[in-house]
Amino acid sequence: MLLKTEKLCKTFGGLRAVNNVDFHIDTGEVVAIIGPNGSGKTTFFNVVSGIMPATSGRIIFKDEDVTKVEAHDITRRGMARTFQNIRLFPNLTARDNLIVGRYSRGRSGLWDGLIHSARLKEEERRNEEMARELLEFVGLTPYRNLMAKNLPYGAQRRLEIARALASEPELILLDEPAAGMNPREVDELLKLIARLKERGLTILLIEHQMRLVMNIAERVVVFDHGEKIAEGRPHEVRHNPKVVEAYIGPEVDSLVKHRRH
Ligand SMILES: Nc1ncnc2c1ncn2[C@@H]1O[C@H](COP(=O)(O)OP(=O)(O)OP(=O)(O)O)[C@@H](O)[C@H]1O
Repeated sequence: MLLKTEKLCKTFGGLRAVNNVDFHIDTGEVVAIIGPNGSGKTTFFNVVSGIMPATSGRIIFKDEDVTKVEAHDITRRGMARTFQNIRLFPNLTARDNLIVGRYSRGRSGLWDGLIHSARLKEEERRNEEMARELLEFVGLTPYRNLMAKNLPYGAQRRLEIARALASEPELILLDEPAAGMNPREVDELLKLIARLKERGLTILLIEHQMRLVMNIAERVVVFDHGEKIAEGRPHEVRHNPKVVEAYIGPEVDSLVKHRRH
């Protein structure tokens, strides 16, 4: 088991945004979290990735209790994430966005910087190499010297995934990666996620677009009002009465809210 939560809770005042969630994901799995708007999915990501402290419960990552570990340390331990809204550095080039993403992995300290040591030069060379490889991997080589803000929307989202990969994660959390994408961009994203899996990554995603979920997820976990109300294979889950009720209707597909950001 790569990641596990035990009775995880996050409250905001009187609101139980995440309520007693027992969750796990195994190495190599692709798991999707679905649920109506406001059901606690992003808050779950925020707590698991160390951005927000848990109110109670435990988070175990690679057999270690990381419940109180901070976000940068979680990244260093091998978990990376993307956000619902694009968080690139708009005025940096595609390439430089990746080099910045590499920062958490850096070994050279201030002293190295001052004397521009061989170690730092070696690290710079490796960062260049990594940026080249990641841009190639996500199909953005032609855009490498363009500022992030000038990239087409789908390309910006792929660059975010590449930036998360720059920290060399074992587990990647993707928060609505297809939000705002057109069908062609969603197809490209599907292919990219399949290649992430081939690369050996474990993938946990929040997604509203059922086409993507049905195509890529091996297991689906359903949240409602902060609680995990169902889980199973995609086709089992969509017919689960509790899930249908959470979405208030007979067809999950047609009723899942598809928001554009
Ligand atoms: N920082 C915060 N402070 C107070 N309340 C918050 C905070 N973050 C989230 N919430 C509340 O927690 C609940 C869960 O929100 P969350 O964003 O986790 O849901 P979600 O399932 O990701 O929704 P969506 O699909 O709309 O992104 C909501 O009622 C939301 O208003």
